[in-house]
Amino acid sequence: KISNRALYPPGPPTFPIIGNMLSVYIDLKKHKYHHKVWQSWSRIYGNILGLKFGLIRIVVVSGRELIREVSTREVFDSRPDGFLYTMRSFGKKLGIVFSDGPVWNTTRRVLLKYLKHFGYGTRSMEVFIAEECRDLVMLRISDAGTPVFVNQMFHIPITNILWRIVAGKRHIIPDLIGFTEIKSVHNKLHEFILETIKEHRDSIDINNPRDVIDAFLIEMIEHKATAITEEELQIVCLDMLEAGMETVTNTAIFMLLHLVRNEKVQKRLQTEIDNVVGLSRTPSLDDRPNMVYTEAVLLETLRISSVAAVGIPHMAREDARLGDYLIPKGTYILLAIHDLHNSNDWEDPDIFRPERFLKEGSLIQDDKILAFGLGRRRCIGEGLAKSELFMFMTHLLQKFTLKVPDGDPMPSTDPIDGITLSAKPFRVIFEPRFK
Ligand code: HEM
Repeated sequence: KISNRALYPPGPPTFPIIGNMLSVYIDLKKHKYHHKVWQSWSRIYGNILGLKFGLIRIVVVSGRELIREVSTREVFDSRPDGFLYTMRSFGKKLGIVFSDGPVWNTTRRVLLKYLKHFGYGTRSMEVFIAEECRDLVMLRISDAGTPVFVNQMFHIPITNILWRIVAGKRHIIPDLIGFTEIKSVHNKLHEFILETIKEHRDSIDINNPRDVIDAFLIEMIEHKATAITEEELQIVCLDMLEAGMETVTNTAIFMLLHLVRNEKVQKRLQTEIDNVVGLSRTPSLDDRPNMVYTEAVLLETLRISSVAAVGIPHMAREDARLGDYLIPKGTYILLAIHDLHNSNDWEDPDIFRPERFLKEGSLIQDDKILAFGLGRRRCIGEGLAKSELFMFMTHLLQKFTLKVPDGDPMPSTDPIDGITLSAKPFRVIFEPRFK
């Protein structure tokens, strides 16, 4: 039972109806990014920051212990049910990312089971990624030595990999990539997914699931009672594409950005590739344990450019107590992940320094990095994301040195604000290392 005396957490003064909207508007001009506004307010009002926007309550929690607590308590594992979150799923809570309760339990279980047995760590996953790496390298060979805008370069490979895992095929309609927030595109994507599910139904072998769609169809056939519907499966497919696309693309672009800005880091990464892999073959996932510097570059990128700056909103499913405060049922909860990774608890937080994750030549598996969240809602794509990032970077850096074109400014580490943070457009020259 929650004591009647516990109060909603403190935050900036609110106005009737609009709540904190005006303050956000004003402070965004100063801080430029939403997550920085929350950060500045948390410094004033505390690690449990209470905000109101019309009827919606939003609490922002900061610091490792509180983020851990919210992520692991069942009462906080729901997702918001506002219109913005459900309009992409027929006005209902479906799929995995924005569903909760029994629906979410089932979709998450089926997905994790499939990915564990048939996805991560299997050869086929590595083969998918390696094929995309080969094409990426070929493309860069074709324009080697000339400046290219890189911000879109991972969209197609990443979508291809995801669609292979979900639907067994490589090519999704290219026009649809990267524009899923537009309604007409969304409708087309829905139709396309529905069509793909139909094809799977017609050719399924229940003893040999080929992909995520098969895994769900088999679950539907074997456990009629679990109430997975076709609509549900449609949204699971959409979720996989949307959750696995921008996050990895944006992180990969930031990684290029940090490498091009930090010549010494790039050199050290190339030296590691040369020593461990050499030139006679391409890098593989088996090399990962021997390439601690590459892993450290990856961790440092996830730290300094945390693209999911406040995670995906959680929601309190009942009134609950957090610290000294009352979190009313239905409150949205944001996790200050970017802030955690860039606070003054880190030495020189603004400096890109992979060495901070190394000690006497070994990797410090720093559990201070919570880029994928933790607990009940933890990202299911972490293994895939890290494999992709490792493979993209090692394949490219084995063959090329990245340079800023003469006359172009050094690319800025300041992100573009959005659902996920992304890098501003910049150009790179891929200079072949060996003629
Ligand atoms: C660098 C890449 C990625 C980052 C930084 C990232 C980060 C996150 C974060 C912070 C969450 C929310 C955790 C929470 O609610 O507490 C999440 C959830 C999720 N991610 Fe990722 N993610 C990445 C890549 C991927 C990929 C490649 C996939 C697809 C295979 C994926 C699929 C999902 C799904 C389905 C969820 C929802 C899980 C649930 O609500 O139960 N993510 N991710």
